Amino acid sequence: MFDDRSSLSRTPHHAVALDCLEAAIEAAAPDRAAREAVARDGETLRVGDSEYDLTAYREVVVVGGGKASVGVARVITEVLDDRLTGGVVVAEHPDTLDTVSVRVGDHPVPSERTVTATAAVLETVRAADASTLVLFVVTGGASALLTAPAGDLSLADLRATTTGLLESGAPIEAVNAVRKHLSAIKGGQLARLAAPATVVTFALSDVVGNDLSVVGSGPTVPDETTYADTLDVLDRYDVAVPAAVRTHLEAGAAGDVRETPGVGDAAFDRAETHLVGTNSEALESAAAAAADAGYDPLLLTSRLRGPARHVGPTVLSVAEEIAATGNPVSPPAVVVAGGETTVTIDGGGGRGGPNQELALAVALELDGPAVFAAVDTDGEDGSSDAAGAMVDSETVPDGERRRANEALRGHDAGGYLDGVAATLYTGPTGTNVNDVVVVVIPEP
Ligand SMILES: O=C(O)[C@H](O)CO
Repeated sequence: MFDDRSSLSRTPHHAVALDCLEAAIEAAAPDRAAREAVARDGETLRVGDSEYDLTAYREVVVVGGGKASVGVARVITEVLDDRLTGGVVVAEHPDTLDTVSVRVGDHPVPSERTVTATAAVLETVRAADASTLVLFVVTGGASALLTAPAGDLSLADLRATTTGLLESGAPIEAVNAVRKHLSAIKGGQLARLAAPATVVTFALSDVVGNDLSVVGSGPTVPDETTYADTLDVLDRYDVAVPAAVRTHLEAGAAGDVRETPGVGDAAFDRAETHLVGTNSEALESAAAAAADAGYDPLLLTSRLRGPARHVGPTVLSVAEEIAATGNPVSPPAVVVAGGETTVTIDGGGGRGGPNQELALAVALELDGPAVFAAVDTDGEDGSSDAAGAMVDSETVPDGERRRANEALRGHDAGGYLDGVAATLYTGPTGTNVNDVVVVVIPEP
């Protein structure tokens, strides 16, 4: 899985770290997750605990978007091959599916082709009526890959706002509150457009805590955020936006633009959402891989969040406690954690992403035989093409501390870590359930 640009596994402990990460990413494969959630028995479609009578529908379409949308959609097309009448999903890379067209968009900042691809999704949804079953796939990255500017807003307005939000360090809930209110598809609006069709959503979550209204900005899920909230977000995180964006949000807050549909709105009368894959499942597989290798696993949390450079040393402190006291697990042990940390670009800005920043912050403090690795399960950490990094006590030798510190401060963790062969590369993995961190703690 890790290609030859990745740091080589130097000791059995490095090899265990890589095995755990690999197990996590494999468990999160969208087709694997979807296969567990979807089944067909004649004219009955089963998704999780729900059943849908296919004879009730004349048309069955698949629409959606996100980095892992094709993997989920593929399973649906296989299960419903004789019943599907069409559909469109928007992904980051070209691919093909039977009956459903795969359009390519851009992430994390939307582009012209993203808007064109999303228009095809909207066209399919607008054509739906009460006799249509709309199977909607949403996975991480959908907020960028499904882009339809609201009202008179332009793509340039959305691009500038997206960049400002992503660099502000605001949590994804706040980022998506704003994106929902600048969009004609997010925040439940796709369900509103599809009504009275039945809408069944398949969500693969890359959001800490799996709030379905946040995953891909919840196009088919009730939205409890408001225009007024979005103005608070811009103020709190000091995000500068184009004048047209502020005007639109202020008009919404004044009640002059229709609010996104919330809980109880008729848009959701015939909409159901199923969570088909999560970060926790990936972490459980990583922990199982550690146990198979003879290490005592500690699945710490699937809710890591906060600034990457602070979170890394906090996870390390748990590993230090284990090494020193055997509490709460005895070495050899592996700490497994997941979630999504943030980087606030406050000047500087080189190569890297949260996982590389987290790993470099750890490397600066790591003293002892532990091995620490962190990756984004989609294979693309932040805006870099590395998945993450694996570090140990030799990653930052004494003579290099100043250079490593400067790289961390200047958001060039990738630059430093690449130079010492500590970055990990997988290429795009086709899935996206957030970040996974492992710390291997050898026997004393
Ligand atoms: O697309 C998005 O909004 C993020 O990946 C969270 O799902």
